[in-house]
Amino acid sequence: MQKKNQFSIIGTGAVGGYYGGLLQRAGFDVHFLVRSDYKQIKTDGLRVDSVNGNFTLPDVQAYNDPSEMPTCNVVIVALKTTANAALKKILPRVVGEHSLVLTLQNGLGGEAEIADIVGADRILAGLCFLCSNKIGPGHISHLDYGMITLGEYRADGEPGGISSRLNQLNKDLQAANIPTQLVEDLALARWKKLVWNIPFNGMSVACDCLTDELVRNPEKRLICEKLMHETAAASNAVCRPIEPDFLAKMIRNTEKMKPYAPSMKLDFDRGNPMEIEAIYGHPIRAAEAAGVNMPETKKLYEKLKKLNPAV
Ligand SMILES: NC(=O)C1=CN([C@@H]2O[C@H](COP(=O)(O)OP(=O)(O)OC[C@H]3O[C@@H](n4cnc5c(N)ncnc54)[C@H](OP(=O)(O)O)[C@@H]3O)[C@@H](O)[C@H]2O)C=CC1
Ligand SMILES: CC(C)(CO)C(=O)C(=O)O
Repeated sequence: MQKKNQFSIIGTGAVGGYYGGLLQRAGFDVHFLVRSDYKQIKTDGLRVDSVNGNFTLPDVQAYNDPSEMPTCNVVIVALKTTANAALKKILPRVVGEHSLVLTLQNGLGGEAEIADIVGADRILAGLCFLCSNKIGPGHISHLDYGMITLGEYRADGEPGGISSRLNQLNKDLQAANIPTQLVEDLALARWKKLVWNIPFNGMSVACDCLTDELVRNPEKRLICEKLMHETAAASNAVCRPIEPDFLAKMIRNTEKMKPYAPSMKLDFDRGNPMEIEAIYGHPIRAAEAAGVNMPETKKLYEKLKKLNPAV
């Protein structure tokens, strides 16, 4: 029988705490790297309030020093991209010869940063369609959704296909009740997610509103649609085309969503740094390198940089 994968969670926040918690609940051996709430989690464990049912894990294997963590088969990166400078110290201590690294971060550029530290051939990515927040020390609130779209990373941006290691990881996540889907073309999946994140994350901050207002108000909706079209054109140039009806589908889905504060709006409202480079800077630069300008996106990028709290 195949040995069960062992997981380390780098960043026990909304995403790492939620998915890591589900993996531990399902019986996997999970090791959590924790920062500000280390003492609390060491003593009281993790609490997850979830639309799918609340649970607590009174005993979790928590660490505040990565060099004390075991090298696990799967290392899950769940820091905000704004904290990625820390990965240079963390990853060499937790990634072993045979470890895979699964990054669950938003936006573009994260895999390349990780590849510079641990090599490209061990990297998988998961795009999370999840609404989760860390609301207190060791306390996660999962509000909605949860699907992870999983793919193989390739440094040349070509489709990585569905490998056996991706299938194995998929089985483990599903065994933990995590909904997943596999994609052959991770780069295209990232651009498709940006078709939503580029308009709605930044516009919710710039206009200080939730998603419902962005699709209801004709002027704001028009800007969102322009941003979506620019993102699709960039995908076409940098990567591969996005099917034509996808943009309209994203608008329709957003119309049906409960009024929602995207992660960037939550960060802004809390005075935390926003993931502006991952969601705007990298895509704009990738598009420019492929000969495509994103003028509306650039305008929003410049506005967001001014609004970003000094760190
Ligand atoms: N939340 C969501 O629903 C979704 C999030 N995402 C993406 O997932 C990624 C993670 O976001 P999210 O979980 O929301 O962010 P959170 O801020 O909730 O979690 C990040 C965690 O990383 C910890 N951390 C930061 N630096 C270090 C460090 N040097 N050592 C150890 N721990 C550290 C933070 O610790 P501390 O608690 O001390 O600050 C925090 O708990 C982002 O890229 C985000 O865009 C994508 C889709 C949905
Ligand atoms: C898709 C969504 C809205 C939640 O997963 C997101 O990516 C975000 O809030 O940044």
